Amino acid sequence: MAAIEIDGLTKRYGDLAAVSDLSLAIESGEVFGYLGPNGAGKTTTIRTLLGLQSPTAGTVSVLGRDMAVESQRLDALERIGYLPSNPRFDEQATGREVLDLHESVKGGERRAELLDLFTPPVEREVREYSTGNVQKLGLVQAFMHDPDVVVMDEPTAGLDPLLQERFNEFVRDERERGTTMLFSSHVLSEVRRVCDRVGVLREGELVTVEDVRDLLDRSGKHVRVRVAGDPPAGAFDVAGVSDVSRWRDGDETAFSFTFAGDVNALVDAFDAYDLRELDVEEAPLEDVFLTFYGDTDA
Ligand SMILES: Nc1ncnc2c1ncn2[C@@H]1O[C@H](COP(=O)(O)OP(=O)(O)OP(=O)(O)O)[C@@H](O)[C@H]1O
Repeated sequence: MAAIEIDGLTKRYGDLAAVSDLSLAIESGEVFGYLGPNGAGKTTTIRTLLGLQSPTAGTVSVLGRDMAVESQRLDALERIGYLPSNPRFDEQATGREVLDLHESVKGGERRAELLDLFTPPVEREVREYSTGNVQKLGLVQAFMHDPDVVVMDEPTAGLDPLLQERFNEFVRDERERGTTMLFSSHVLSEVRRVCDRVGVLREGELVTVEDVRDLLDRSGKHVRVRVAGDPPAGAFDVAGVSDVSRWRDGDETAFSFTFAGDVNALVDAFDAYDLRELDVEEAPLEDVFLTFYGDTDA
């Protein structure tokens, strides 16, 4: 059984269809990245799927509970963690009081462990918190009752790079525990590190759902190689090479290209030259997603 099942979900605001006829199943234990540029409909999907606003059409079930039926929804929510975008807490309360309240409603068996990890300043009042500290408190409350499903809306917004990396590691560990996670992002490079699959949303429509691995395989590698002498422009012209640039660098020649072919063929081509430097890295997901986003700013 899928942990989250969305079927024909549409949410309209007046004339605007923020989400149109969206169907998606997220398997138990899966980490799913929900990608789209600003205004694509990510938050609308998330809020509607949690029953925080009612759909115009379609159904959502989480952990087998129909989220349109209040008793089933409440039952499901006990086992769901939620980190909204720009989480808001009682400004007058301390972080500790916020978490105490959450614990009294949903439980808090993992509170201490999560506080060690994300370290929000719990003795201070929330109104003194920086954006990053609010986000840290939000992460603790989202996971502290040990939910089976966690839905996060732009969870790394406001976190510094060190904390983003800590969050990534945490998500990988959570995945090992079998927690199902859906999180939205418009930072494409972050999803590759932690997600199994990604869904790409554009103007309220799901353009594609893909395995991250397939996406990366299809996008190929960026190769930079520097060799002695002056080989011709077609020196590494094997199947799968594209976007070749070549420039002279003293008595050496540098090439850069994208490669999505058989790596053995490329190694054979290298064999004919005296390599001085070789650099191979994943092509940025941004390149891949341009196909879906066209010329938007995503
Ligand atoms: N309450 C509302 N009333 C009217 N329009 C809304 C409302 N909430 C969202 N919208 C519109 O619906 C569309 C989708 O918005 P949504 O917030 O879901 O996008 P998003 O992908 O989460 O964007 P972002 O990355 O900027 O958070 C946008 O055009 C937005 O202006």
